[in-house]
This record gives sequence, C-alpha cells and structure tokens, in this order.
Amino acid sequence: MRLLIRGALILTMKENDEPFSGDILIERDRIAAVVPRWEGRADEVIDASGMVAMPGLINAHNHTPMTLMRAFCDDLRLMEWLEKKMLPVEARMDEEDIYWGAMLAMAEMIRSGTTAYADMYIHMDHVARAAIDSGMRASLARGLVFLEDDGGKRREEALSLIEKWTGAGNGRITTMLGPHAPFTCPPGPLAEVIDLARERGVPIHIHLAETKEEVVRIRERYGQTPTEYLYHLGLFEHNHVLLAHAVHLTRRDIGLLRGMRGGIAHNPVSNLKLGCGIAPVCDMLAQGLTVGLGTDGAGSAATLDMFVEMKAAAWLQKADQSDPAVLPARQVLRMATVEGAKLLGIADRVGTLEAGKQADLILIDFQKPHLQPLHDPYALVAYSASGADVDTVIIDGRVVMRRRELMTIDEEELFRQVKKRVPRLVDGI
Ligand SMILES: N[C@@H](CCSC[C@H]1O[C@@H](n2cnc3c(=O)[nH]cnc32)[C@H](O)[C@@H]1O)C(=O)O
Ligand SMILES: [Zn+2]
Repeated sequence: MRLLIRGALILTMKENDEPFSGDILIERDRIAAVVPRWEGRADEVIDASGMVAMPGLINAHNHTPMTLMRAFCDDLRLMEWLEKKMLPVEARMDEEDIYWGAMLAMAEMIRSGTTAYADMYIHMDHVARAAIDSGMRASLARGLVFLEDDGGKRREEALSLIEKWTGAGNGRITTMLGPHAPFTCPPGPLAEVIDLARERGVPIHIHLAETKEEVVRIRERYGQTPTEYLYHLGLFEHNHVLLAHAVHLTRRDIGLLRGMRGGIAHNPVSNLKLGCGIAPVCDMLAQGLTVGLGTDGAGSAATLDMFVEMKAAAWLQKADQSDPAVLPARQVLRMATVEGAKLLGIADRVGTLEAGKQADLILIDFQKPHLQPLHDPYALVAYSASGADVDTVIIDGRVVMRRRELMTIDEEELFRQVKKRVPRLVDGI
C-alpha cells in the first residue's frame, strides 16, 4: 500500500532543512520518500495543497484517564487537589472507566495533532487497549506510589504491563517504569525500581520538583533537594529517565542532570494553572539537557492541545527572561516533536519526516485567515495555529483522522460512555 501526500509545504524538523513544497510517499507503516515531486506510482493520493505537513506532535507527559476529571475541581493547590480530590476519584475507577477516559484523551490528542505520548497511570492494560484501538503511539508506565505496603501488587502490575505490551501494535506501544515522585517514593522501593529498570532495559518516568511544598517535604525528610535525592539514589547514572515538570531546580540541581540519558518534559500550562512556578527551561537548555513538552493530565491542564503548550512554553520563557529571542518558534516546534521523541526513547523511529522513519505526520490546513500570509511557517504553527487547524493525522502509516473526521474512534459512543460513567466517580467528593 502506497499513500502519497501531494503538494504540501513540508517542515521535516531535521536540524538543517528549510521548509519546501513537496510530496511525501508512505509505504505501509513507513515514510519511503520526502521529495519535491514524486513521479512514481501510488495507490492513494491525498491532495495537501494549502497545507503544512510536519511530524506529529509528541506529548511527553500525560495521565490520559484524567480527562474524566477535566474541570471537576479547578483552582485548588496541587497537594490538596491530588490528595483530597484526584486520589479518591481514582480509587473508584474501574477498568472500563480507564478505557473510556483514555479513549477521550486519544480522541482529543488525535484531533489536535498528537501522534505519540507518554502516560503514567493505573489499570494501564486498559490504557494500552485504548492506544491500540485508536491507533495512537504510546509509551506506558504503571504509576508507582509506595506510601503503604501493598504486598508488591503495584510492582507486579508494572512488570506485567512491560511483559504484555512492549512492542504491541507493530511497535507502537513501548513501556517504562513509573515511580510517581520523590515525595511518594521512599529510598528503599525507589532504589529497587531503579535497579529493575536497568535490568529490564526500560526507561523511568517520574515527576520531579513540581511544587515548593515538595521541595520542603523532601528537605525535611532527607535534607536534600528532590533532584539531589534522585541523584544520590543513582537514577541518573545509567537509566534513561523522563522527568516531568522539574520546576524547582537550583543551578546545582541542573548541573547534576548534565549528561543524563533522557531529559525533561516541560508542562507549562499545568504549571501555570496549578500555580507551581516557572521551570528554568533556558538554563536547562544552556546545560545541554533535552527538553520536550507535555500537557500533564487534563485534570490539571484542562486541555491536551499541544499547540496551547507550545505557546505557553515560548511566551513564559520570553517573559521570565525579559527576552523575546529565547525559545524561538522553530525550537519550540522541535521540543514538541524531535526532542519529545528523544524523551520517549523513540527518536530512531519518529520525530522527523525522513525516509525510513515510521509515518507519523500531520497536515495543518493553512487556508485560514489567522494562518496568512506565509512569512514564517514555524512561527505560524507555534504562535498562530491551534489544534483545530489540524486537518489530517497519520500514525504508523494509518490515516486516523481525515478532513477532521476520526477514522478509528466512534465519538458518539465515546461521549455516551463518558456521560454515563462520570457521576458515580465524583459523587460526594
Ligand atoms: N495513585 C496510584 C499511582 C499513581 S498513577 C499517577 C498519578 O499521578 C497523579 N497526578 C496527576 N497529575 C499530577 C501532578 O501534576 N502532580 C503529581 N501527581 C499527579 C495522578 O492523580 C495519579 O494518581 C496508586 O496509588 O497506585
Ligand atoms: Zn503528571
């Protein structure tokens, strides 16, 4: 099966490529050619004139089933929001709630141009099912909180997820181990997870230094910053690590992360909305750290639209540094694509448009007043476009949205399920 995308303005997102008009040939699940004009045969042609083609966006930090808690309890402090609201609701979620909550996220992500993402949550078998059914590319971890003895149950689930799902869906599913955060993971169990990740060769996905409260708690318990705490447990020696947030890092902390494998998922919208602070992204980049973008769960971020995240990331650093030159549009787009792919450990497969990579790409309809004229396509995508401008989405060579119609998800049934499930989850909380 050969699918030809004809006549798009192509942003390959490779380091030295300039935008050019051209064709993209997809053969089964892979990109076969990215060229000014493809003269050969194709089974199907998508006319992409007036559209921008670019790699699909990569959301490096999410808790998909939390779509069910969107706008349920906004405007609370994080620790209160998490401990008094989110955790009690989560305790009531059954496997089908998880599946449909995750599916709601898949629909929202595909509709706004996200083709791969990282998730940390509970009942992950059912998130995996939603990723498989929707066609999404996903990096999945069972979130691990070690605050009480569960007889190893969470650890078992984490391992079974890895064994059962790694490589599923033609390699679309990858897995990680997900110790939740320094304040929910004491040194003993955390050190075990670090060893386990090394043994199994899987990356670690963990929250870090999201709030000032966390910094205070870790200082009280261990006399260290959260970053020092993880560093002294050896986390950054060998493991590939996906750090979510990293808002409250000292200069010394950033120094400790230099040379780490993996990097930081910056979640500016969640950080802004929860009043957490501004991550020192410019300092991280200056130290050569890899920084990608994530939304966090829809419970905290309100939206999974990575176009909102790109704007927030750029504008927050410009304001914070009093310098409009920092985080230029092209760099923000790289954070939302190639850099995210590095964080997920899948940069050899996705993140740029080039022959040999898996065909994960989006077409953005530029025939709109707010996307004219065409001085700088990077700036238009990063600063002017929104998720609703994404016209067509292809993941692993499969068209999952065509002309804004979802091909893999029945939205009517999805909304019916969500409406039916939510009252039981939140009643009295
Ligand atoms: N609570 C689960 C394991 C954690 S899964 C991932 C967790 O991250 C939580 N979470 C979501 N957003 C945030 C955030 O912004 N900061 C910290 N935790 C979050 C979410 O509520 C969920 O509990 C258990 O006991 O087994
Ligand atoms: Zn999170």
